[in-house]
Amino acid sequence: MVKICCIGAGYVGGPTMAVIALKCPSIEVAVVDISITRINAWNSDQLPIYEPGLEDVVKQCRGKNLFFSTDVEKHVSEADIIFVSVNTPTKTRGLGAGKAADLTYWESAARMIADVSKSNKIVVEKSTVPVKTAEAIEKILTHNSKGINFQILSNPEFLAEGTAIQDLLKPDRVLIGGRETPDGQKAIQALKDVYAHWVPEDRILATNLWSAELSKLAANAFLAQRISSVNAMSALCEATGADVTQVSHAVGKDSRIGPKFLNASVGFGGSCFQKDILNLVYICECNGLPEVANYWKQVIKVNDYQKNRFVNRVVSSMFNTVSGKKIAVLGFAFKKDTGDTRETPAIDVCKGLLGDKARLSIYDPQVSEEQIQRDLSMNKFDWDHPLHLQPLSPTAVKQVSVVWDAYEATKDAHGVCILTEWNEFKTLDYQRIYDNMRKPAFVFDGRNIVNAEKLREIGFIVYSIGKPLDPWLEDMPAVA
Ligand SMILES: NC(=O)C1=CN([C@@H]2O[C@H](COP(=O)(O)OP(=O)(O)OC[C@H]3O[C@@H](n4cnc5c(N)ncnc54)[C@H](O)[C@@H]3O)[C@@H](O)[C@H]2O)C=CC1
Ligand SMILES: O=C(O)[C@H]1O[C@H](OP(=O)(O)OP(=O)(O)OC[C@H]2O[C@@H](n3ccc(=O)[nH]c3=O)[C@H](O)[C@@H]2O)[C@H](O)[C@@H](O)[C@@H]1O
Repeated sequence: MVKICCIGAGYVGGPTMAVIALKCPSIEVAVVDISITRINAWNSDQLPIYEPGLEDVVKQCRGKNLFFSTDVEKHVSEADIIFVSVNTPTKTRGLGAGKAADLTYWESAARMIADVSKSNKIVVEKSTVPVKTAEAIEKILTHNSKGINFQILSNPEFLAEGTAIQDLLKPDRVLIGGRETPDGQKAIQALKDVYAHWVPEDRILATNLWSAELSKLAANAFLAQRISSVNAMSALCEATGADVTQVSHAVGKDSRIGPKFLNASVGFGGSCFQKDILNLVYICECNGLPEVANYWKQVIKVNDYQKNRFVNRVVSSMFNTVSGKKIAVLGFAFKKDTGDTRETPAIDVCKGLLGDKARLSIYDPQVSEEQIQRDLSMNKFDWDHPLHLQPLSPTAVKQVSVVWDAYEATKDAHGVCILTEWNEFKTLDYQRIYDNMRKPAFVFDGRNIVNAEKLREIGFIVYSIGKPLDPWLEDMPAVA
């Protein structure tokens, strides 16, 4: 029986290995992590991450050919194929701080693999890493190899949170990079054989190591760039009376452009887009390509601009001050169908509103109060001005309450900000919400999910990203 071990039981390691176990009953899969809490949760009825369909897959395989364990060394030493799916966040101090990927966790995993291995292994980079990481890993492993043969493969993951199971079951492609030596090609084939259990052969792409590593960063940069492009257009739409939904639709009908990923929003979030673009920027700078670095940096700058623009719009619409006013925030996760708040635009928007002394009442169906308070009290690393941003003052944090119902959040509020596109926000009883709010009652739709015309008929003043302005807002000062 082939044995797989995955180091890192997070958003990628957990779902990816659960699907491998489901589709490959002949393979034993162990997912290991240093976090006891995470592993306990994976072994319980309350999984550590919320992901539609995940619970069902885990329940089918757990205890049969899928195991979650903190005994990292045992499972690593027994495995034939080791996936490394540890976190690779942006460095916050030292060389490359604010841009480069922090490979501390990766390096410590690699050293541990070298220490405990007694047989030949295929080591698979699942984490997103800078180009040429495989070379560094190879050096760590071979310098400590005691005669063991290690083959390094790059097999980046393209799943998106909220649709992870579907993405894993029907991937657009599986990418495997490896050495162009006979041993490297054999390793690629061994990993291909795993995916071939359910992925059509023409969707499994084999490349060299560096192409696979760079393709992952490139894919995220291209995706984020589409959102910044459409968000930049949304500002122009508001200034000209065009409607960004119509523009996206018309542009996306061109088969060379395509319709997906063109939804204007309050800004993209999530643990990877910003981190991976910063990483790309750093690699470009290190390779003497400042023009290329600046090109990609702009994608993040437009995203920051979009979040600021939203906050400015809220404040300027409400007579240029939100001081002491209650603002309901609907949605805190970085997108719907996940409880993940990493780099969510809600953090920046809430901090902006708190900076103007608003009182916030936040509701998200999947994010706990503890998580929201933690996110809002954390200091954000500003990659342009590392020393400029201070953590929120304790008084500002006290201006935040977290509630478990959209009606409770909006009661007596002066305004509502929709920051995550949860389906339930589309079908709320907005008449009831309006009746219980202060007047004039504002809705700022950061996801374009409500029917603005219907809400206006109720009496709301509605701002939708990139849409012709509410006549009421046209008279308000312009937003930079
Ligand atoms: N979250 C996502 O949707 C996607 C993430 N990625 C990439 O996958 C990688 C992992 O991301 P996530 O799963 O979101 O991270 P995560 O933070 O949810 O999970 C990483 C896990 O690794 C564990 N870990 C760290 N060092 C360890 C060690 N030495 N031994 C054992 N366990 C260790 C941590 O305790 C943690 O549970 C990152 O490189 C990320 O860029 C790629 C595609 C999608
Ligand atoms: O490397 C990663 O971590 C992953 O990053 C993204 O996945 P994810 O961040 O989970 O979610 P997305 O659906 O890409 O959404 C990212 C952000 O963009 C926003 N978005 C997305 C699409 C859109 O049209 N408009 C828009 O504002 C979302 O609301 C969200 O805040 C990529 O889609 C995955 O392919 C990749 O594997």
